[in-house]
Amino acid sequence: MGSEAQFQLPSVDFSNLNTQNPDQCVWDSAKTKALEALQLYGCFEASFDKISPDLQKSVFHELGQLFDLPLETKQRNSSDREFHGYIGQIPFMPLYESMGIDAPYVTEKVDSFTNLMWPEGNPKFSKCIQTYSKMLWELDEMVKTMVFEGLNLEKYLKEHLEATNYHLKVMKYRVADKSESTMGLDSHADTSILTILHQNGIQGLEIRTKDGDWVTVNVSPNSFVVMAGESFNVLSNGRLHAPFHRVVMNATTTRLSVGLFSLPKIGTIVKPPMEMVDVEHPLLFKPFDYGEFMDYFCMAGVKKDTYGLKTYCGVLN
Ligand SMILES: O=C(O)CCC(=O)C(=O)O
Ligand SMILES: [Fe+2]
Repeated sequence: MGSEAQFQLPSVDFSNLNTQNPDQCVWDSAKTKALEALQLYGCFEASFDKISPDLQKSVFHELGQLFDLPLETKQRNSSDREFHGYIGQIPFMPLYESMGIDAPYVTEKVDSFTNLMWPEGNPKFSKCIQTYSKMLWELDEMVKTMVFEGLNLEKYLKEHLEATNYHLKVMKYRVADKSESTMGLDSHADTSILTILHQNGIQGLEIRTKDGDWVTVNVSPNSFVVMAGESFNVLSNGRLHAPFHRVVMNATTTRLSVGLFSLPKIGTIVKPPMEMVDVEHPLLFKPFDYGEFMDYFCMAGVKKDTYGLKTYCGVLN
């Protein structure tokens, strides 16, 4: 299937919402839209004016500077967790580079990343990334609150949020040479609970619909893409869809993007609440630990276009 099809993701406005005392009517309508989109497409577009266009501009300006650092410097971003440190110079994915920061709303965490990159310090970078991440985190919690309410799982929300870790991944896709493939990042589904993606205005994200068609996601300026990962698919016992997606670089300028990934804390067992299981929705997954799953994922690898978690803990395997 081609990726030319005109396609527009549903869009949800979070601008005047908060979890404390929302306008109930506006909240409920956003909730319905968000949940429906996550069930149907596994993602939607979010507008959230708390992250102002100026802040977005600063974020991508700072990220441009970061990726312009020498390779040896960027490689100082190491991690004992797979996929959380510097990734790049991969022969089958030559356009792609990424770096990661755990708990990116914590000053010390961002400061220590910043000091690795700029030993002389770079308070502007640190402040900008931390402020931005805090707001993305707020958006993540609003979406999860809506999903838990919508699925009548409110009583599990607090416990769920406390059992979540956050990781910020910053990415760069360079323009492909004439002789190179334009595939920036190959097809995959995220293993996260939720991923919030943001780009510097350069398109490239494609998702595979449930019908199997690849469609380009034309993200509106100043908007975010909120996407369910496989862990949310497990938690909801299959109700939320975790879409396969990829990045194709037809653009003629560098694409920068950011993803805030929420991940189950290692050592907590993830399983759907009993309310998610009934005659019409038989249990689809065995309980799993994210750390053990990641060990398996890294050892065994996952075949293209298959779901890692489904393979690992799907009941029907
Ligand atoms: O760059 C993007 O927009 C997508 C990145 C992505 O899918 C990922 O890091 O898992
Ligand atoms: Fe992804």
